[in-house]
Amino acid sequence: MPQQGKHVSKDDLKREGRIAEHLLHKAQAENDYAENGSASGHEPLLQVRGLTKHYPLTQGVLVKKQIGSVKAVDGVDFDLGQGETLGIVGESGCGKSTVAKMLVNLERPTAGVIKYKGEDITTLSGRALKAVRRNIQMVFQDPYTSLNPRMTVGDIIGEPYEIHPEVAPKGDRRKKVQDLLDVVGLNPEYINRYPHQFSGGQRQRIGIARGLALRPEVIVADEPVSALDVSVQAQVINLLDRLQNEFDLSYVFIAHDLSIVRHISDRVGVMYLGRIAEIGSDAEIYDYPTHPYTQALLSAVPVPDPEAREGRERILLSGDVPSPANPPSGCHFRTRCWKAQQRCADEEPVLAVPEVFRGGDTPASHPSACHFAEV
Ligand SMILES: Nc1ncnc2c1ncn2[C@@H]1O[C@H](COP(=O)(O)OP(=O)(O)OP(=O)(O)O)[C@@H](O)[C@H]1O
Repeated sequence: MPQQGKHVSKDDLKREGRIAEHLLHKAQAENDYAENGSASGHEPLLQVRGLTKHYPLTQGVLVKKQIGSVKAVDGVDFDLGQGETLGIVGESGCGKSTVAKMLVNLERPTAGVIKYKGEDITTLSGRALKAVRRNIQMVFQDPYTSLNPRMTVGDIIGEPYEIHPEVAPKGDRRKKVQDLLDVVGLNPEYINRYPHQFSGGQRQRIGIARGLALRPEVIVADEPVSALDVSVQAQVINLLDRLQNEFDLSYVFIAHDLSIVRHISDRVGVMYLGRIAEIGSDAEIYDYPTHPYTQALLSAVPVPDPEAREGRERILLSGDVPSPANPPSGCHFRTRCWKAQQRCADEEPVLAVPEVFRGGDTPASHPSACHFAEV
């Protein structure tokens, strides 16, 4: 809280507003929970528990022998509510894309469950799987390589209708694709053009239109703006924001940078070496991070306000991210953590509200996988 007599900056006021809003939401969610048994009054759209993907590491050319495994994702838990945006953030190689691929069934998990409206979709096959896949679509990172250069924009956006003809009979498809072009802010007359005739931002709009073609409920966006110029990033994020309201979409939005997901996310999960280190509402994560890794990431985010910048301590992490083929025992982050003690090597911290913050009505009481969590 800003103290009396102390200069109160605009950032302080914004922060106070966010915290008040957060406490109000939390109280409402707790009420809903008491009345309905779930935080939003509804079952989450997606419930991910213990999600794991280990890729086998093999040796030998003719006879392949497994000599270990790459633990790309190593027990990830999160929920996604209706109409919500969950940002997932972490450094390159921490397993974000592998989580995304498992959500849309491009990869099969080694273990764990992904429940969509209460049903585990990791065990589905055939017609049931096809029906679920229609509702969870992906937008890819690189609009330069994810669009087939030999197909027209109309064919690219309309391609999902080949697999799900029930959504758009052949005679309706051209009109539907033109409507989609219009919805994402492109001229419907461009339907016969090829991807190379568009800029990066326009290509990502084409990718988004394709993701929308089957009218999904969930969109998994894997670094959708990382390959774009900074000036275009905000336009694409605004478009996703608008589409969310228009089509009642829920997003899993993956990024490597905390500042990108801030504007769009209701909640944020921070990943490190295959696991979620900390997860909470945006006010909880940005204003009250309790995991040392989140604190280090946030200390590197540029702050426009010179006053706020002055009192800020930059945390420099030493060393590189260890190999997911041989992660450290206990806490995966301990080899780069300034707080690490023997307990961190012996005991894997669970992702839960840390004991010190349990029962307290503070934004610090959100799940954090650290034995020594503190604000
Ligand atoms: N098919 C595969 N076989 C073996 N290892 C893989 C495979 N796919 C990914 N990995 C490894 O799994 C780890 C996680 O990869 P992933 O692409 O999910 O990370 P990421 O956080 O999305 O990184 P980036 O932002 O660079 O895409 C990496 O070490 C990667 O090399």
